Amino acid sequence: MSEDREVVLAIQNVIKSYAGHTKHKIRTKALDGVTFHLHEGECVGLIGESGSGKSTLARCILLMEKIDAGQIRFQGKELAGPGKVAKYQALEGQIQAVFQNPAASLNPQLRIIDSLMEPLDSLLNKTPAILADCSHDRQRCARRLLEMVELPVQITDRYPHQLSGGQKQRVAIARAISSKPSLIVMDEPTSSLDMITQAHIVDMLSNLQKSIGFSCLFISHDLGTIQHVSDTIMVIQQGRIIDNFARGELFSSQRHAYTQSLVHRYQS
Ligand SMILES: Nc1ncnc2c1ncn2[C@@H]1O[C@H](COP(=O)(O)OP(=O)(O)OP(=O)(O)O)[C@@H](O)[C@H]1O
Repeated sequence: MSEDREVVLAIQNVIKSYAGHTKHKIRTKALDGVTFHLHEGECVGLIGESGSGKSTLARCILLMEKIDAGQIRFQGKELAGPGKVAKYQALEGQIQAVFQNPAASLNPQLRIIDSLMEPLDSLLNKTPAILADCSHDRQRCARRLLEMVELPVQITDRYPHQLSGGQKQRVAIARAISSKPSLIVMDEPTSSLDMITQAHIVDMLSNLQKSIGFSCLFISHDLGTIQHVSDTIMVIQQGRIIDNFARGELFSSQRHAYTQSLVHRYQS
């Protein structure tokens, strides 16, 4: 089905290595020829063991790291190639991110309204359609965004330390959706939260993804979460995508042996 939709993100044979710290200076190949397409409105889940390259891939897409070889294209335009990287600001909020630690992604000195409105403040007059009817009223935009992530509107004047971990992550999600991005990269967005908060936030993310229609790369260790939010699931091992399938096929006996070992560990 996704094959009929427009390709939003095209990752072609991406290689990324890091300098080694051992005496032999052997480089770590964090990404070793990663290739995949992410389509409009699609959520692709990425699973793999610790150190398999998940966050490196996220950082390369978010232009926080340069790639050594290959190409990253976004909406048909080259974002990154060897020694070449676009300016994140030039994307005008079209690629956003939600990270594992919400405390680290909110500036402790800023009131919630100011953190929340950062992307929109930098977009100046380009108010996205989801906020079109409150474009000239900053307070109203902030309240609308807070409602979308099911937070009480009274928190606009609070500081991050006055919020729970789950509330902070909801603010980070509200900020990410504020510019109506085409793509959100979510790197373990619920891992730092307790089980009940995780379940609420995963449900909310899944609903927002469908209602707003952004594409999503969702990274998680938790196979249950991945199965809940993703249309397609990719498995990464030592920097290579070794399995790629529709979400209903995660527990199939046809899966790659490595995927089956991850499933087995998850179930035991
Ligand atoms: N800045 C860096 N310098 C050197 N090596 C790095 C750096 N960042 C990542 N690596 C290495 O690259 C490999 C992939 O790391 P990465 O953080 O992408 O894995 P991951 O799958 O996200 O792991 P986790 O699930 O634990 O977050 C690892 O071997 C890691 O040690």
